Amino acid sequence: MKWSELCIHTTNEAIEPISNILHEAGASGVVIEDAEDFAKERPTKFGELYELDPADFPEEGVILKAYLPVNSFLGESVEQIKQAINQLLAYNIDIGRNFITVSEVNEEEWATAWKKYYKPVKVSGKITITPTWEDYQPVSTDEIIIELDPGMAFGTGTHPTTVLSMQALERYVKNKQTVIDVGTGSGVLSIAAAKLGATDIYAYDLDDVAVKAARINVKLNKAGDIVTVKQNNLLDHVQVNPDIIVANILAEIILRFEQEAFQLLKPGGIFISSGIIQAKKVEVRQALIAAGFDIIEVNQMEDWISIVAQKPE
Ligand SMILES: C[S@@+](CC[C@H](N)C(=O)[O-])C[C@H]1O[C@@H](n2cnc3c(N)ncnc32)[C@H](O)[C@@H]1O
Repeated sequence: MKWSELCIHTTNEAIEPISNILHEAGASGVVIEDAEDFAKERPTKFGELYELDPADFPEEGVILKAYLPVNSFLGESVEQIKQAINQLLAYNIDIGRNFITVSEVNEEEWATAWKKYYKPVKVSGKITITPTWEDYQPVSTDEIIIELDPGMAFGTGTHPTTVLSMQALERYVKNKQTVIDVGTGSGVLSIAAAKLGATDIYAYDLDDVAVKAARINVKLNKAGDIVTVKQNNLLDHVQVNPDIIVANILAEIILRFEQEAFQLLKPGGIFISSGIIQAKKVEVRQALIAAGFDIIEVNQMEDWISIVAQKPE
């Protein structure tokens, strides 16, 4: 199928309103190439992409790319998009150069375009995540490599909430332990637990797309024998008593099962919770204490919090 690629050179402040206009016009996905993203200083490689290619970014401003099917309405759609963008001036939104080009592309080209931005990333002291299509060579002998194809599931491994979870797993997982991963997404945390020495791992997700992606990634990383992937709501009907439970899920959801996590964990067991926004930190911390946990770590990356709690011996 043929698609039309619309390239709009604009400004940072116009990203959101123009993205809305493009979505309303029927665009399937918007790619943002922001000159500031390339120039941004990165204090550490943890959780960040590296080796960004300057050729993918504009020298200044922002380029938005959107994809519309080529059909007889295309001309009208493009005209409507142009008019709607010009109307933003009435709201004092700086639309910058507002230089618009339209070209034809093949479906395969744009469906896989995002892949070029997904590079190997060192997310913790030992763990590097690499997409399946990159030929990555380890830099040191104790480096742990996780190969991922996230597909449509959450979990490229580079999100701050995942990185915080993975760094905590690296500190707490010991050989031969049992780990439960609640909200496994692409399976990345279960695979990390397996590569860190756990030998009995249960990966649960409510979403069947995630379950499929996790199964593929677990196999890809040769962890199929020790990781059981299952569609499940939180810890419902789980009867395993783990050494560690990891859950990178929103605070509101953590607050639904912290008591169950406490019941299931072995004495001395660790509950790693992540995906918590600042505003929810105190509430989650208090709920964990009320359930019986001792708080042993509170960590932060960008605006995200992760709490590590322990069930007393
Ligand atoms: C933020 S993602 C984390 C993915 C992965 N663990 C990571 O760290 O990158 C949260 C995942 O939790 C899953 N989820 C949401 N509600 C759930 C529930 N009630 N039971 C199980 N999984 C759930 C979502 O489908 C999603 O895959």
